[in-house]
Amino acid sequence: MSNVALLEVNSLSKVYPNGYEALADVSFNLQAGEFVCIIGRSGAGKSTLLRCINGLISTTTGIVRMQGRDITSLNDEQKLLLRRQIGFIFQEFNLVGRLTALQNVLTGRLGYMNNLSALLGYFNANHREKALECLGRVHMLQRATYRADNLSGGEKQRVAIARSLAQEPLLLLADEPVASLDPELSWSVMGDLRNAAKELGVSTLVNIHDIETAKHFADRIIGIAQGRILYDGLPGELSDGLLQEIYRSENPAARSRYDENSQNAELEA
Ligand SMILES: Nc1ncnc2c1ncn2[C@@H]1O[C@H](COP(=O)(O)OP(=O)(O)OP(=O)(O)O)[C@@H](O)[C@H]1O
Repeated sequence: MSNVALLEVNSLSKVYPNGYEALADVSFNLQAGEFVCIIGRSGAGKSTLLRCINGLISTTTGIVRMQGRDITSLNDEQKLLLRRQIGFIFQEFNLVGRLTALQNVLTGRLGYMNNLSALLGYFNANHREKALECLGRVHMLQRATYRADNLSGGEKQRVAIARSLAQEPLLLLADEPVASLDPELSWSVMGDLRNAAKELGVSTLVNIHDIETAKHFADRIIGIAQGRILYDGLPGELSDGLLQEIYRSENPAARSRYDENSQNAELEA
């Protein structure tokens, strides 16, 4: 078992019902504990990929395996279990505004509860302890009793990260988790996400627009253009030429928080 990748995506393709091919022959592995960023221009297929992996949408062809098990053809009960094993972090946080930060994080424990407890919203001491521990990992303990709709954007995303961690997932998928935040905040939230994932050994895939952020935090970068992987390797080996291909017809410098006019000007397509 030790040599089996945590996630294996093999020749995955996705054709939407209108005939549009959003992913074509996508293959890559994710090892246990890896933190990988997926970059690509808008419409490249990044969200489609994450949604295929967690079963939110069906795949057209190809295989996705988690710990060696094909997860593209599960029955409903198996799908529910899979959802518990995969945490999903959205750009717009998806918190319940009228609940406190702690109550939002506790919803990450629902997959571990029987139907009656879940229905009654009865979270035992173990669940509460786990939720508080997760809030602590993202430095949000002092906001545990605040209503979610009173939190700032960065705080909301930290709570959403804590909620995903409370699931005790094997895999975390984050779709543009810092796109709504200003640059300073986005680095500190990405730092918290990476630290928590590394401390807990949770493999993580992050869709992200900003190249500098991706390079700074990723163990590995996957570059996607028009539904195909153009790069899968170390951040330091991602050349300007490849970036230009990945962001073809879009200036990659515009995706960076630095060098907007100068250093990367030659990359303009
Ligand atoms: N339900 C759908 N039906 C048809 N086409 C779709 C559907 N959902 C997405 N697409 C198309 O598939 C392509 C990939 O979309 P996707 O959202 O995966 O891209 P993305 O890289 O995540 O972009 P962004 O960063 O803007 O979210 C786009 O051209 C999009 O218009």
